[in-house]
Amino acid sequence: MMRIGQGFDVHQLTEGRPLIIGGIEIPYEKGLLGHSDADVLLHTIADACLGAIGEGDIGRHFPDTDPAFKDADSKKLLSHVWGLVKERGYTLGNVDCTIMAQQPKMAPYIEEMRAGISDLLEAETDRVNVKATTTEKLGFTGRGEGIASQAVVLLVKVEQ
Ligand SMILES: Nc1ccn([C@@H]2O[C@H](COP(=O)(O)O)[C@@H](O)[C@H]2O)c(=O)n1
Ligand SMILES: C[C@@]1(CO)OP(=O)(O)OP(=O)(O)OC[C@H]1O
Repeated sequence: MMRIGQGFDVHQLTEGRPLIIGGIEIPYEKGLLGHSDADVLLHTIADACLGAIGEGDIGRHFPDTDPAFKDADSKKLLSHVWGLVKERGYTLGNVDCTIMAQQPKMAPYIEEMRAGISDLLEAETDRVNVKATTTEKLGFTGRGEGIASQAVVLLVKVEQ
């Protein structure tokens, strides 16, 4: 049996914050604003996993009113979500993600992101794909006001 889920997230770019995407700190003049470390990519993957198992979203599991999640490392949040997926007897089929950012260039960091995400999801690297696109200077991402991300995940039931 298979289950599919999708995730979408947006965070605002602001000065005075580190830019953390896919578990990696990317050198840039601005970073993403959020209650946690605002890792927009890991948030979309966590939401896609939660969607696939019918468990709502990360806001429900990690409320942004809870001081425990202030500046939280999103790798830990995704790892917790992955624990829920495993409890239900699923493993990763594959995950495919798109980061929408006018700047900076994600290409130099994509392979490191894939490696980190595949570690967190306990899967081979080729089951994880990360893409990036500008939005051709259009919209809030194109104006550099924020970064958006989306992900689709396929989970496969482990045979007993
Ligand atoms: N922040 C970004 C955006 C894009 N890329 C890479 O550039 C390619 C072309 O971008 P388009 O917006 O014209 O699709 C894209 O396919 C990515 O490989 C990037 O590295 N970082
Ligand atoms: C991750 C959480 C919790 O720290 O906060 P943010 O970093 O603000 O992220 P968001 O994607 O807005 O929603 C989930 C939150 O509850």
